[in-house]
Amino acid sequence: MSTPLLTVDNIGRRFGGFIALEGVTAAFEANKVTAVIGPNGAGKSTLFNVLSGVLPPSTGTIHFRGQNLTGTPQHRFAHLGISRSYQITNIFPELSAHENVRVAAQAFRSRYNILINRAHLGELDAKAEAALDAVGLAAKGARTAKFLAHGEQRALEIAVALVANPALLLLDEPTAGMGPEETRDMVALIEKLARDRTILLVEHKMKMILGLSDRILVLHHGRVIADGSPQAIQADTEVRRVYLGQNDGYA
Ligand SMILES: Nc1ncnc2c1ncn2[C@@H]1O[C@H](COP(=O)(O)OP(=O)(O)OP(=O)(O)O)[C@@H](O)[C@H]1O
Repeated sequence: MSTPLLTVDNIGRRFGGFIALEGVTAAFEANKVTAVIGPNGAGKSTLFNVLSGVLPPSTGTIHFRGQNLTGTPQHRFAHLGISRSYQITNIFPELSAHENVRVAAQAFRSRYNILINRAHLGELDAKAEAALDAVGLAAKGARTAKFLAHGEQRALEIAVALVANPALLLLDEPTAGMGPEETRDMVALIEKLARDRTILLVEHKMKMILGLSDRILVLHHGRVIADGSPQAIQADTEVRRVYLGQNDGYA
């Protein structure tokens, strides 16, 4: 196995006396798609929050490209190469698609560049256009975000995450609320993005996960109960008992 892009070692997270994550240890190789699955409340979003710097872990360490991220403030994560999308669409509805991505590009840049000159503005536009193009929205840049279809809004959210050119992209339920056609488009987009970046996604649609993922990590009550190939996870009796048997999308 090559050097992992990301390693998490004994990650735990408490909320008061409640243990949401415990003893999570895993290494993630570059340019692979890993799905994180598990029943409601298993700790999937908490893991994503920890991996994206939204929440500090209560225990354990995270290394990204060999660097220990312990104590790193959230805004540094994007600069280090880790970006995420959220479960709930997280865009400015009154701005155009282009403006949404441009604002993100500006925010990414301006923390370290207070003075933005005309050349930089052109660069921001170019970055926004490239990100829209990467998610198939090049022709929809002028459209007000709230008038985009649901699937297009989710793709726009990914474009926002892409302006930082992340090596690691965390996608929290990217197909939530989508029908079969939009789901197919999103799968095609994730496959395309995965060619040159590492993707972790939380998803509930099992057929999609089994087709898309190189690896599946299963959480239950905050612990990893299985971690392996889609075939191994499908055959795992414990996973079937706690999750797959009750998941409609699996049938
Ligand atoms: N900020 C918080 N304060 C207290 N408890 C929390 C907090 N965030 C999450 N929890 C609890 O931690 C547990 C794990 O929640 P989490 O959202 O990570 O689960 P999940 O696997 O993403 O669930 P779902 O599939 O429903 O989104 C849940 O019991 C939840 O109530």
